Amino acid sequence: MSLRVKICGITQPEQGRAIAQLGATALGFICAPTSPRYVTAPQIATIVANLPINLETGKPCCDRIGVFVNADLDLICQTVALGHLNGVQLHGDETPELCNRLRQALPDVELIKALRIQSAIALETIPQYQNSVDALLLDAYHPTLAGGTGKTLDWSALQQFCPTIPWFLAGGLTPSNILEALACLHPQGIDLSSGVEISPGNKNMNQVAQLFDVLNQRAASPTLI
Ligand SMILES: O=C(O)c1ccccc1N[C@@H]1O[C@H](COP(=O)(O)O)[C@@H](O)[C@H]1O
Repeated sequence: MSLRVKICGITQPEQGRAIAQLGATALGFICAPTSPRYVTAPQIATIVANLPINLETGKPCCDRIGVFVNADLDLICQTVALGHLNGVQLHGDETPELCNRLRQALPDVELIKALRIQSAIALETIPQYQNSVDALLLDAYHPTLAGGTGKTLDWSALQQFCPTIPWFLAGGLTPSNILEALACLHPQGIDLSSGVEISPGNKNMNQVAQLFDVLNQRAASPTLI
């Protein structure tokens, strides 16, 4: 299966469309009001309505993932419906029980549980989530910010990481370090936000294009580092 590429923190319809056309398999929308990348459900709906359509499915050509931090289940469900999302990323301290309740409420929506890795102990919680979500996402820990920090994980310490469900690597990824990260680790997906930005929520389209150039070269020549 080819690598999933999620570009997160989309706030502008033209940028969302252009990033989808460059090859992103998913766009992420920050639904946490404290983030400088926060977008409301109507704003998400406007961005999604502007995405290219897959002619076979009649649906937007890439996944639309809402990123929530300790949000209420009803708010998540409302945002999914209003924003036409097909995925939810839980980036706070959501319990496996909350994930199970969301799974029941949103059976057709992809659930991704993000874990902010401060030490190896954080990885010990993973078995509790593996039956409740579709995928995991590993992000770097920051004492005051929930995400979008630009901090990288210690990739070498994760070399044995091999959960039973697919996972995304996040945290400080850029067009310059992505090949090194993918030489160390073998996630099913990658997630970039501040590493392809001019300022929070305003993507640097040159950096996004550079990212896809690097990834396309790697796909054509897998031994490239
Ligand atoms: O980007 C944000 O502002 C944000 C806020 C709250 C939770 C998650 C957030 N972003 C997520 O952070 C990671 C990595 O970001 P970066 O590449 O290090 O800038 C990514 O998964 C975003 O979805």
